[in-house]
Amino acid sequence: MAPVQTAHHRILLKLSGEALMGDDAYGINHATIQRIVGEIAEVTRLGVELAVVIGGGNIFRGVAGGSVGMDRATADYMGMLATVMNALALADTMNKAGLTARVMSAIAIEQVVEPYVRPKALQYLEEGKVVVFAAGTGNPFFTTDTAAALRGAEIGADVVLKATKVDGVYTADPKKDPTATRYHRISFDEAMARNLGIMDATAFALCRDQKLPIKVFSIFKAGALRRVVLGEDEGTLVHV
Ligand SMILES: Nc1ncnc2c1ncn2[C@@H]1O[C@H](COP(=O)(O)OP(=O)(O)OP(=O)(O)O)[C@@H](O)[C@H]1O
Ligand SMILES: O=c1ccn([C@@H]2O[C@H](COP(=O)(O)O)[C@@H](O)[C@H]2O)c(=O)[nH]1
Repeated sequence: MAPVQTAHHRILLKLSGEALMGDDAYGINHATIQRIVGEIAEVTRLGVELAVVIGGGNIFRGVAGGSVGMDRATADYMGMLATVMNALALADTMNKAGLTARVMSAIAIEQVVEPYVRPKALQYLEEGKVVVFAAGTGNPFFTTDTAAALRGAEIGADVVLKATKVDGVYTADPKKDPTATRYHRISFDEAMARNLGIMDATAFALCRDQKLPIKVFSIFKAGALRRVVLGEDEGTLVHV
């Protein structure tokens, strides 16, 4: 059988932390993470090289700590550690599903995960392993969306795929404004000028400057990740 033609060769997948909760109020839902890993396994079988940045919103966000009087940087470090827990759970589920996953952390916790070293990450990708980047950028006051843009640029990904709870970029937050409409495609400049809250401006600016397109799509829609990888009409493209 002829190999399937994919639209991308090397992908940086930004996976929503909150999506891991499934219908639970907090943490990691077992069935949900298994389903997401099943979708990831399907696209790796297409031959694409895949790295993942996982969020931490299902466990802790720095802004939440800051809003109740915590030192913001301390709260952000807690948020980054939350992403390490998600990364470990994700890699464990991947390994059990027959993939070979490696977690690399931007914060040194060597008894738990190996540190992020760019050449090593590139080697893993070339070997067909899935690399899960944990602890965001390693710096407070950033987000895992910015980490996705940063790692995507570093590994030479040809696209950042933001797998989130909504099926694209809307004129306003669709969870708050039922009249919001979805863009099929939108430029970085317009998304930033309109202050669209789907991603932070730092992530948008980094991707724009590196000419790294972003595709936003729903991780809850079965088969959407595969459709995006195959270049089919799905979600919203954010382009230069
Ligand atoms: N213009 C917009 N278009 C689409 N979604 C928007 C927009 N503005 C705000 N949002 C909201 O942004 C959310 C996604 O952003 P966010 O990065 O906070 O969550 P996430 O992808 O689940 O990441 P994590 O949980 O890992 O922090 C969507 O669930 C949506 O409600
Ligand atoms: O580079 C980074 C990435 C993340 N954080 C903190 O972690 C949490 C969880 O990440 P999300 O992107 O919200 O899923 C975030 O709220 C920050 O507190 C960080 O400080 N630096």
